[in-house]
Amino acid sequence: MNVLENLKKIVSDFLRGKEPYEIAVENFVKELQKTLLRADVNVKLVLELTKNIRERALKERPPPYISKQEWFIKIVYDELSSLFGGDIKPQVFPVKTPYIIMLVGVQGSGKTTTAAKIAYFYKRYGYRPCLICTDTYRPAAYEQLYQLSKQIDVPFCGDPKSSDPIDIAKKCLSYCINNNTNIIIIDTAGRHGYGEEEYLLKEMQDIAKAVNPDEVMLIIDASIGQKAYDLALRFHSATPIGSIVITKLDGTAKGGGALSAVAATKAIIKFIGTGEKIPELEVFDPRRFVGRILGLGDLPTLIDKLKSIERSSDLEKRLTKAIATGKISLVDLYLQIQTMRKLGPLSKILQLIPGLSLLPVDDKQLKISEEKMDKWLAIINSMTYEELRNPNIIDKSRINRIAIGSGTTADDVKELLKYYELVNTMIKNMKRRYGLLRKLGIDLSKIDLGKGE
Ligand SMILES: Nc1nc2c(ncn2[C@@H]2O[C@H](COP(=O)(O)OP(=O)(O)OP(=O)(O)O)[C@@H](O)[C@H]2O)c(=O)[nH]1
Repeated sequence: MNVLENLKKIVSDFLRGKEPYEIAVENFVKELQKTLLRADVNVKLVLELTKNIRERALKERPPPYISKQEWFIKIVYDELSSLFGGDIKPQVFPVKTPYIIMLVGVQGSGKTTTAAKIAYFYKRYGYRPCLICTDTYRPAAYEQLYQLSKQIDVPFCGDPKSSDPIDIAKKCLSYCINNNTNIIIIDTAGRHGYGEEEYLLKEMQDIAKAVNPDEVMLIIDASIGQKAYDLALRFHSATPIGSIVITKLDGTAKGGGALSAVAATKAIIKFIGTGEKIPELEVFDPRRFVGRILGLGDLPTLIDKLKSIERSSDLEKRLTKAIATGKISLVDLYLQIQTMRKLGPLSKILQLIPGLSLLPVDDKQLKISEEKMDKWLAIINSMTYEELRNPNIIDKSRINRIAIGSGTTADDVKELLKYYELVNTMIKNMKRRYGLLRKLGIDLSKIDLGKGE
């Protein structure tokens, strides 16, 4: 992570730079390569990433209101996010309770600390965690987890006199369930009496058989860098690993290597450890992580624009579908108003859709003030799902309820509904004109209509 922090400077230098675009891109890519290699990211992954970035940078044209430089940063943001796992978001909250999590990993990876961190994390969300120590090889492990459990005030179970981890696991599991806890976290040994990893993996399998965990979590120390790839695969082939926690990202230059290596195995990184203290555990979200290392949080205008691009591409799909079918929903209208607030008039947004720039749009008729847009967004937010699907049912009493719910007046609600009718008529006309365009050789079926609602 420390090395990756360097990216913030590269981004801000790029955005302030005066060189021609192509040269600036080339310099950026070189610096990015150096930084990633120093963070121990695999060479092949780095080359693939920079190839994609270069290609997209030369091919893609930014949407209106976005400079070429800003669009380039968006490309880097996308590509780096997919290097670290893309849009995969871990399922953090258990689908059932009691939920049994078994932590595995090699010696010193941070398992015991992470067990307490996870217990504390779930406790903060109202769950009742319980900690179990099954490590019979490291004498201090029992005391360490016991002390941590006292610190966070969570029930704890273990047996320092026993040398049978399977027996401890079974007994303690009953103890936790009898104590009405609902997230049971089992810490296992990191080393084995016989010293070899295969014994450790065997013990892990035996405990798993005895307790039937809902999730096996592999704990990996970030400082092993790209070696994390092989480690994750080895553990996975012994027992299917449900998720991974990467610890000590705060203390190593190789964090980028460990994260990208694990992401390359397609395993899910659920948490990252960012310090020795109990609260220093975060849910891992690749996009948020990349946003932070690129310093996007320090560039609020850019992040705002990037968000509106994402929103507008969703809107593009919805509008294309609306024009094809001649119908627009209130949800589409909501997105349209939100996007207009950021990107400007509807005609500009329609220009983004292939073929549609040929259709005339009367912006004057559709112009609404920002104040009105805010009111209308609040009104749509106050509607029920049924009303959004079928606005025809919105009668007088519903209008009054929506007005109260959104802090507006009945007249405001009526005005929005009128506007909605106007847009619907416009979309119907567009459908007709679009039919004409098709006759002129522009084929609507070639346009991706998206999934819609
Ligand atoms: N800086 C930092 N240190 C951490 C983090 N997680 C754990 N540690 C430290 O790493 C060291 C080892 O952690 P343990 O929790 O004892 O490791 P373990 O995997 O249980 O060790 P074994 O029982 O031998 O397998 C301790 O000094 C922890 O404080 C982290 O996210 N950041």
